[in-house]
Amino acid sequence: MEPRPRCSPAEPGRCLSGPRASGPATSVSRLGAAVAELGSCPFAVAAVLPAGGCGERMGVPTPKQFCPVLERPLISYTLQALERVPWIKDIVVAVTGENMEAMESIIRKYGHKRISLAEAGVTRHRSIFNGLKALVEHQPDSELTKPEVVVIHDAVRPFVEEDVLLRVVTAAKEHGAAGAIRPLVSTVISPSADGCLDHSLERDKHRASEMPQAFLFDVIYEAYQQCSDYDLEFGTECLQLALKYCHTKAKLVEGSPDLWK
Ligand SMILES: Nc1ccn([C@@H]2O[C@H](COP(=O)(O)OP(=O)(O)OP(=O)(O)O)[C@@H](O)[C@H]2O)c(=O)n1
Ligand SMILES: O=P(O)(O)OC[C@@H](O)[C@@H](O)[C@@H](O)CO
Repeated sequence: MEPRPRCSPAEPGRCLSGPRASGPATSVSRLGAAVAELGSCPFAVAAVLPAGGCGERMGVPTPKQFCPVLERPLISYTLQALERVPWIKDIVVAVTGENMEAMESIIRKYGHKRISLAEAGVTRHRSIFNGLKALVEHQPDSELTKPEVVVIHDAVRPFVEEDVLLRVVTAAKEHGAAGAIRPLVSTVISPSADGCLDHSLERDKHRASEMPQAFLFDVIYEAYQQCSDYDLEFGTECLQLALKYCHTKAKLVEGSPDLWK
């Protein structure tokens, strides 16, 4: 096996060896290039931001999405990042009933536009499903319309750039689903019932699934409508729902290092 080229300290940048998803991090399709050039998209795009978490693993009283960063709630940065993208027509944020007023106050205080609110669910999948429903179950005073492509992005991931949104949206238009991925930093292992190592996965053959993801709306809405209660309760991967319930294999696109949550 060819020795892997190593990046020496004198050569900044990342090793380009190893399997890569489609295209380098900066490449977009011709459609993507046209959208970037025009600042408009030939098909309707909306975004759903699940923001109904309680920060259980983080273990702080304030849910992550509302934690202040430089005296401004984290979610406001995420909204700003999406609002910078002119071809995302509507942004639906799923928040719990108890956080609805706080969210409305943030929208007013920071002048966020194109934002609609939906009720979060007890799990992330249920929150996303509620956000999708808001785009098709028109309330009397709602101006929301069903998009052709919908972006799903965690509200707690503020550093999302137009480039990666463009790549997942144009890939989803072509393939039905698309998601950002990143190389694994740690090796993934599978423990046995007795708490010992059962086996480990080959790190180079696996990737971390990140956000944003994008879907043809009909694909992901159908997937959620078919979704089992078990998947709604315990699932963590929207791409898997598209595969399992709509036989749609997501296109994987390289994400940038700052897509963390
Ligand atoms: N019932 C839930 C649970 C999570 N989320 C959202 O899904 C995203 C990713 O979830 P996660 O990082 O797990 O958030 P929390 O569960 O809130 O935090 P923690 O990881 O600390 O448990 C977050 O934007 C979170 O607000 C949601 O909309 N509805
Ligand atoms: O389990 P959590 O709700 O924190 O994370 C949900 C998603 O962000 C996570 O599953 C990604 O890997 C994308 O699918």
